[in-house]
Amino acid sequence: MDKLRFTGKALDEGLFDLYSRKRVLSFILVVSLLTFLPLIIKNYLVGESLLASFLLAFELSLIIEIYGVLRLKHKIIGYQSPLFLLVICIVLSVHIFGTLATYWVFPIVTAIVLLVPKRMAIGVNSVIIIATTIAALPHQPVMVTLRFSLALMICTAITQCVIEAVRKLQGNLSYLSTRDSLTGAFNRHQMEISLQAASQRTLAGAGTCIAVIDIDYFKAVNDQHGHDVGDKVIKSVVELVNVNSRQTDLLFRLGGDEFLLLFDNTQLEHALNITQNIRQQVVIGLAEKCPNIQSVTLSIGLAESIENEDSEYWVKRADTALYMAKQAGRDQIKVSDPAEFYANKVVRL
Ligand SMILES: Nc1nc2c(ncn2[C@@H]2O[C@H](COP(=O)(O)OP(=O)(O)OP(=O)(O)O)[C@@H](O)[C@H]2O)c(=O)[nH]1
Repeated sequence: MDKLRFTGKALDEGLFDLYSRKRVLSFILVVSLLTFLPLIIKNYLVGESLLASFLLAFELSLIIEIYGVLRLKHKIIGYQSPLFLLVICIVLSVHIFGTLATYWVFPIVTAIVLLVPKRMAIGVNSVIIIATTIAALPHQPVMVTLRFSLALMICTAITQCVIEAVRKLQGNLSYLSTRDSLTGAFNRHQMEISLQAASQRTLAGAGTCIAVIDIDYFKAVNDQHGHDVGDKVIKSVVELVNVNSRQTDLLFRLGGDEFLLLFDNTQLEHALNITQNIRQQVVIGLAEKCPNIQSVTLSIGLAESIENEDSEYWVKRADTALYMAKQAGRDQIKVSDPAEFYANKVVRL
C-alpha cells in the first residue's frame, strides 16, 4: 500500500532535496568558480593546456546545468557530463602533478558522495580511486600511494555511511510529515499540496476527480465493539481502498472516518467505475477482515475538477455529494453537479 513515490520525491536523489537544492547549487557554483577559475588560468600559464581545457569544459558544463535547473527548472545536459569531466580533470591532475594533486581527490570524492545518487557515487568514486592510484604510482613510493588509496577508501566509506544514516532519517521524517499515524494514508497537509497540483493540471486540460468517502454509522461500530475495533475498521478501509485503487490514485485521511481519494488524470466516468468497484470490494473485504461486525458500508461523493475552481470548493462539492448520498439512505455514490452546486451557493449568498 505504500505509494510514497507519488509524493513527488524520489529518495535516492543525492542528499539535497528539492527545497534546499537551490541554495546548495548556488553554493557549488560559487565555490567551483572560486576554485577552478584560478586553476584554469594557472594551468594555461604553465603550459598544461589539455588539463586547463578539461577544467574549463567542466566549469562551463557545470554552469550550464546549474543555470538549467535553477532558471529554466529543467536539466539541460544532466549532471553526468560535468561529473565525467571532473573525473578526467582529477585523474589528469594526478598524472601531471603527482602527490601535490592527490590532496584535491579527497574533497572531490566527498562531494560526489554527498551530491550524487548512491549507485552512481559508488561507481564514480571507485573509478577515481583506481585511476588516481595508477596515476600517482610513478610519482611516489608504492607505500605512499597505497596509503593514499587506503585513506581515500576510508574517507568515501565513512561519508557513505553517514549519508546513508541521514537519508534514512530524511525518509522517516518525510513519511511522518506526510502521513496519518493511524492508517498510513496521506495527511491533510499533503492533500492540500496534491489538490493544488491537480488543479494546475486541470488548467492544462487534464481531467481529475476526487471522491470523499465516509464509513456509514461508524459511531455505532465504536459504541458496540469498542474504539480498538473501530480503529481496526478504519485501518482495514484504508488498506482495502489502496489495494483496489490504481498506483496513481492517492488516499488522504480527512479526519475521523472520512477520506479523500484523488484520481489524477482521470475522466468522471472512469473514476465512477473505479469508485463503484472500491465500494463493493471494501464491503466484501471488511466482512472477511472484521467478521464480528455487522456489514459496514460506505457513502461516497464524487466530483470532477473544473477549470479555475478553487480546490477548497472542489472538495466542498464532493462533500455536498457525500451529504446527498447520506441523505438518500447511505451505501451509495452521488456525483456532484457543479451547476446545481453553484446555483445553490449563489442562493445561499
Ligand atoms: N475508533 C475510532 N473512532 C474515531 C476516530 N476518529 C473519529 N472517530 C469516531 O468516528 C465517529 C464518526 O461518526 P460520524 O461520522 O459523525 O457519524 P457516523 O456514525 O459515521 O454516521 P454517518 O456518517 O452519518 O453515517 C465518531 O463517533 C468519532 O468519535 C478514530 O481515529 N478511531
